[in-house]
Amino acid sequence: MSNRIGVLVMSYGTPQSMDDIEAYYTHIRRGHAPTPELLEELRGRYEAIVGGVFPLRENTDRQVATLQDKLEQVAPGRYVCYQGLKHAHPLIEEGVQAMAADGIKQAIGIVLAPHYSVMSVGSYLKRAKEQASELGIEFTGVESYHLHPKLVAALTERVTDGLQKLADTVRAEKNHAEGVKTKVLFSAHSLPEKIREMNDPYEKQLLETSEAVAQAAGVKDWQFTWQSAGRTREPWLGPDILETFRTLREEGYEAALVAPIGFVSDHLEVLYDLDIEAKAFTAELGMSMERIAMLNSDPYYMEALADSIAEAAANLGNA
Ligand SMILES: CC1=C(CCC(=O)O)c2cc3nc(cc4[nH]c(cc5[nH]c(cc1n2)c(C)c5CCC(=O)O)c(CCC(=O)O)c4C)C(CCC(=O)O)=C3C
Ligand SMILES: [Fe+2]
Repeated sequence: MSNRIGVLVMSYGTPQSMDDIEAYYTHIRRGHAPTPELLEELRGRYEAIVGGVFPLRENTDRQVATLQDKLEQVAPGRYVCYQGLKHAHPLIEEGVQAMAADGIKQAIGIVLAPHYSVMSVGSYLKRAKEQASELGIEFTGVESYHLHPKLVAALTERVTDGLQKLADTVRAEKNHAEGVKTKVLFSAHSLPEKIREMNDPYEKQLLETSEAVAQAAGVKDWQFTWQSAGRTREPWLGPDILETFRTLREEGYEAALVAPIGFVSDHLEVLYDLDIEAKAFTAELGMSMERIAMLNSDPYYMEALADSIAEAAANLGNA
């Protein structure tokens, strides 16, 4: 029996190794193995970004450890963090089982993704809640923290730094920086269009974060766009970022700063889809492009998580 509160820190999960990619992809596809073409395509993208440990694994491990330290500072001995991944080990259910084995009776779930969608955060929380209830653990979840002032501050700092970096790149690539039409593009993972019929808050929350960060950074010329749509036949939310770059070029834009606010870590969608794929695409269009640094274990981000956890703790009964 433990009177500490368990904190289940949830993230998407990434393969353990190159040989594990097929099992990982099969899990994402709810048990349906990918075709050889799809598998090769995904393997190629990982090969381009992985130099040993898969970056998302390293980043998630460090985020969980840093959050534990932060919680220890603000409330010594009160919280103990566990990791739970959507598509890799330790799975969400395994994280909850680890809590039960340690005698944890009350738990809070939080996802390393600031915006709520029933298809993303909603499904993480549902799995955690079900396992907790089976094991007799009282559970409450943090649904979103997309307007937390410290999250907004951390992103604002990165947009400001990113614009500086972009200006340097523009100067190097075009020999001038004056009068170069520049757009700030906020982006997030696309989802199937059907979320619109579900009244899902995902789009609205993403726009709210974009608006808050643009305002705090003093950015007037910005827009939101989707990225990394799935390879399925159903329609996904658009426009896709590559299409957006093409439109911007037609409108006379020569430079763009990408701010992937729907993600918090360096991983495939950032290191491949933006840094390799989008970068090559913009180069071909003759546009300069940079992206903001990801939050990873940023101290402000860790504080935003710790605050959200402390707030959620108020929903738990007195143990
Ligand atoms: C909303 C959302 C987030 C952000 C919120 C959150 O973080 O939860 C996110 C993050 C991530 N998605 C990731 C990886 C993948 N997602 C895929 C496929 C899919 N993603 C979806 C949604 C999301 N995904 C959906 C609806 C699918 C279709 C299949 C399904 O209905 O589930 C596929 C299959 C191939 C492909 O389509 O590319 C892969 C490999 C990685 C890990 C990267 C790494 O390992 O470095 C991360 C952080
Ligand atoms: Fe995904």
